[in-house]
Amino acid sequence: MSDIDTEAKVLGKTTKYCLTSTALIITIGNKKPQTVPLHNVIAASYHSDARLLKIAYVIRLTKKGPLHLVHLDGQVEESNAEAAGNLAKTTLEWAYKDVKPNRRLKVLINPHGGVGKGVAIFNKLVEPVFRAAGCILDLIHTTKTGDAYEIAKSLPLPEYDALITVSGDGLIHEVLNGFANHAYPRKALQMPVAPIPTGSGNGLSLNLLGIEDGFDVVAASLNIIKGSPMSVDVFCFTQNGRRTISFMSQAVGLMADVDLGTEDLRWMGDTRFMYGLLRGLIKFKPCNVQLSYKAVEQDKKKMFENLNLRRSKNGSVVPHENQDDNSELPESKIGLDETEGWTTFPEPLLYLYAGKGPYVGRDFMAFPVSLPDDGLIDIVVQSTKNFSRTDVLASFGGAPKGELYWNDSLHYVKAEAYRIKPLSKKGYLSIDGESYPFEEFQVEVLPKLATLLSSHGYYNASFDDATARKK
Ligand SMILES: Nc1ncnc2c1ncn2[C@@H]1O[C@H](COP(=O)(O)OP(=O)(O)OP(=O)(O)O)[C@@H](O)[C@H]1O
Repeated sequence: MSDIDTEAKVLGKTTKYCLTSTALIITIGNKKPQTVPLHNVIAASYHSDARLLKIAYVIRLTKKGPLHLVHLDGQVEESNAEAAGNLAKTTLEWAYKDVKPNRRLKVLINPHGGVGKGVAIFNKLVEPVFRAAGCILDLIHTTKTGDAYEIAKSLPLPEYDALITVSGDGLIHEVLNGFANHAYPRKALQMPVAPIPTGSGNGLSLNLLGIEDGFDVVAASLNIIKGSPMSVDVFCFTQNGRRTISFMSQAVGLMADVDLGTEDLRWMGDTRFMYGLLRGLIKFKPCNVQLSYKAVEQDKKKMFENLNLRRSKNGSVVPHENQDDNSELPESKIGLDETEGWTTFPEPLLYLYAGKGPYVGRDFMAFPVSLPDDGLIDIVVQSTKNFSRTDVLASFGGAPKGELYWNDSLHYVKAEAYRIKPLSKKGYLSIDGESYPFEEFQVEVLPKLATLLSSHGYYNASFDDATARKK
């Protein structure tokens, strides 16, 4: 591919455009050339009647700042008209090389997610990006808990390319459960889902976009426009004979108190989780439950090596697999009374955290070696044996980078399934951040059942050798 060039006047300044196979390089007047990766270009067109070259892209204005939408309209001289038309056409083609342009999006906005700014953020920062990219939007504001579930349950699947939530992880939980109860559940769960992070924790967004972009709503919009479908495992959570889909995490003990015990402090944003942790540590109460699991791997070094192996395999791209369209959801493979191959955890535990996707919040990479589709659930168990309040506080400094993983008192297990039996009446149980009865339950992995949009094809979290070398 050879480079394609043209020239136009932007606000009276001569502007040079050079299209390479990976980027559009734009030089306005005497300014430094700006390199816009083709992934960030969302629209390009040439309007011959007005001789206008229109380019839209998202770019950082400062090195670590958020992404911003830029519309660049250039007036083209007669002599450059053909080159400008050619540049616009080829830019658009290359910018959408692997994805369908003009996606049709069902967008669910929770006006009360996080600190309640979802609507304003969507109108100001997100909708203009979708419109610039020519997406076709069908917007709904949720009015109460359960709306998103009902909408997903009866979604006319052929009408949309993706379902978008403007909220936190709670809305995703509802959507996936709505899909699981759709007339065509497998097909519904193939509908790509992606979040615009306006909730408190925004764990899924952090996992898809990474720590730098996880709270950036324009980066999330770009992922929705350009991301590819990625199959992911989800979990079947069974309690009192009822099956629920969990996509991110289950927590009991300290970590559930941190999440659910701080609901009244939503105004704090995600600072409420740190506050909750400190409050929970003052009590430092073991959680009275019996935990058993069907383990597949418990060797931390091996799990870390597997993560690296996977990353090194051509960017760890996880292909999207089409499942049987009209079939039902898979049956549970693991009986509720099965005991063969199961282990009961022998020590008192401060908390159990189990799930998929490295981050559960900005301050906590709970499952650093999690893989989107290994068919396993990562279980973290913090024993209170030989572990004090001071140890928790000291170790939480490294929590955003997943450093807790290497603590000897932290048990890390990859399992096919696990079970919790409460031994007391009172306690919190958090499923994907939502409150569930503190009663006996079992969790089993349902491999590659759901579909997310990802620009990377893997979880974008760096759990690097630096933490391993400390060992
Ligand atoms: N209009 C509404 N009014 C009140 N609650 C709503 C409304 N729409 C949805 N909900 C409920 O709000 C709850 C919280 O939403 P969500 O989890 O998405 O945000 P969050 O809790 O702020 O974020 P996170 O889960 O990332 O911490 C969900 O249970 C959802 O069902």
